Amino acid sequence: MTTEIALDDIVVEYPVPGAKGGRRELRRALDGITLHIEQGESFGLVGESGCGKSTTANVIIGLATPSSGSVAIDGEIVSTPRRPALQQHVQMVFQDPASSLNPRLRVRSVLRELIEHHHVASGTELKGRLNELMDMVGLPRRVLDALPRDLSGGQRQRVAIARALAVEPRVLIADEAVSALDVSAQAKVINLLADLKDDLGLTLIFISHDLSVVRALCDRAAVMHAGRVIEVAQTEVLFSSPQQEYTRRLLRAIPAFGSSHGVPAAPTPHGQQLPRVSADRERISL
Ligand SMILES: Nc1ncnc2c1ncn2[C@@H]1O[C@H](COP(=O)(O)OP(=O)(O)OP(=O)(O)O)[C@@H](O)[C@H]1O
Repeated sequence: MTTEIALDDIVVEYPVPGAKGGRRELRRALDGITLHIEQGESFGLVGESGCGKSTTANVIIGLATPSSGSVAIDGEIVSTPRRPALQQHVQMVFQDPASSLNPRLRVRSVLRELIEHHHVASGTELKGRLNELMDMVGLPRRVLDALPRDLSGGQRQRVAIARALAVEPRVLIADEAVSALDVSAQAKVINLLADLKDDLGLTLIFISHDLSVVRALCDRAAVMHAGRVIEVAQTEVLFSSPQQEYTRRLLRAIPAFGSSHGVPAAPTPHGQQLPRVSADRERISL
């Protein structure tokens, strides 16, 4: 296996707002994390709010600059700001498509601007690429002429995924990308991400506070706590025999887990089950 993303001993610090006496005080959002993510795997990042999941994603795409440690993408040590080819290499889908899409731009314009900016396609090729993107994310081609407000939450998130794919990335980071959706749209978008990962050979980094969703989608997962990675394992192993007390506590917080860990499928917050999306293309249906 080839390592796609290597984070080594990464520290990210932010100033503490309103520190006493006007002194510049720093708080560590990431406190020396090391993570190696392999090409083509789906990797989950889980942990409670504020543990550093989004900061980790921001380090990978170059939106946060570590004060120490190294970041390598596809074997190349990188710095911020990223050069365009590396920006293209790693793309991100955010939690709230309503705020990440410009309300005044039709889907066609959003995608066209990006494709042209990154010189992915032009002229007649461009039209074909736009249609292909709609097909890839399971949207009718007429959605190209829609404004974000014309679309449902699930459709908007598919547009956000199309936007990320428009520049032909190798790595897709989904940061709480299904958290804002209702449970049926969640399942559909999770299935879509699993299909796209397989069909395009993407590396998928899936960030969620919802362990059941990570279990459904990811081959391996890391548990984060207070800016540190405390456990990394195959997802099934993490669920069946967690090594750290903190991981056990997180698992116990999922109602169906109770005090045992060998549970076949964990419930969503809505009480429904998310079975695992496996390599043999088992489907989530709700
Ligand atoms: N731009 C920033 N400026 C100052 N502090 C920040 C900034 N971004 C994150 N933090 C702090 O860093 C810590 C980690 O935040 P981060 O958003 O990475 O956590 P998270 O696990 O993604 O949380 P959530 O699930 O709520 O999004 C938190 O204490 C947060 O307040």
